[in-house]
Amino acid sequence: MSHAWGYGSNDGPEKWAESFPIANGPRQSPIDIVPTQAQNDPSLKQLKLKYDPATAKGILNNGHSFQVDFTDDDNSSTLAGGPVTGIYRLRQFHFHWGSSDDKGSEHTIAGTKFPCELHLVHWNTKYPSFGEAASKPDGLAVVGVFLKIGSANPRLQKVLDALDDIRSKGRQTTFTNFDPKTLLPASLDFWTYEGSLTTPPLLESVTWIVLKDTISVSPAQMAKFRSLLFTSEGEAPSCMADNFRPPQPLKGRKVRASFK
Ligand SMILES: CCOC(=O)CCc1ccc(S(N)(=O)=O)cc1
Ligand SMILES: [Zn+2]
Repeated sequence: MSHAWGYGSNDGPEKWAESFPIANGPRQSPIDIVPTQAQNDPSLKQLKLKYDPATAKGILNNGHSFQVDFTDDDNSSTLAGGPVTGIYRLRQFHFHWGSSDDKGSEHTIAGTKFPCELHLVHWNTKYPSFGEAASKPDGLAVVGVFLKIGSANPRLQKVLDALDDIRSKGRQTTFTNFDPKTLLPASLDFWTYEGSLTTPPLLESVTWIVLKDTISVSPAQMAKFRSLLFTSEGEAPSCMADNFRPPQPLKGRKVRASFK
């Protein structure tokens, strides 16, 4: 049975627990990160990100966001170090954003919301597939990057230019020769905590790695995100925006910092 979900008043985050009771679980995401309450952990290793541009495959409007998919049948694009043990393969990246610049991120920093948040999704190669890994407590690692309003970010432009071809739900097109490392800030300082997927099925399988530093995005570039549609061709159009889940209860979890 398909559990249709979205971000509206009838199918949004406040309703998800009806079909996905784990929505009220002990390690749900996102959270509000309070820097003064995060503890520096000197045992955290440096984040090691190795991405091969040739693994970029396509870009898809999935009706909730858009994602850039990567071939993940070998260790060409991986995450290691940081808070994780072993090697995690890059699967996809996507974004969450607001209908106005005062909201849009999923994680918040001491209550501060950003207009957009990038998620780079990786799965633990100790498991045979993404689907298998997604059901394990150490199965996924997602790097979160906040976008802050400022000058136009030229590194976003190739992604944003592709959106014209995937305006409606279900549209996809090829997207090749792209290095997601170009989307990252100079510093890889991070906060980390044990959490979940922020959309259904809300599986509690994610080690979150949220970068402290932001990347820039211009108001015009934000308008491009908002040019997408939640809806398929032929349906009454609904602008894709406010596709973020609000922060969830910490329930005793510790947030660690890789920096002082
Ligand atoms: C097992 C099937 O599960 C999926 O397809 C999950 C896809 C999915 C990947 C990442 C995220 S996020 N926003 O937490 O980075 C949410 C959902
Ligand atoms: Zn996400």
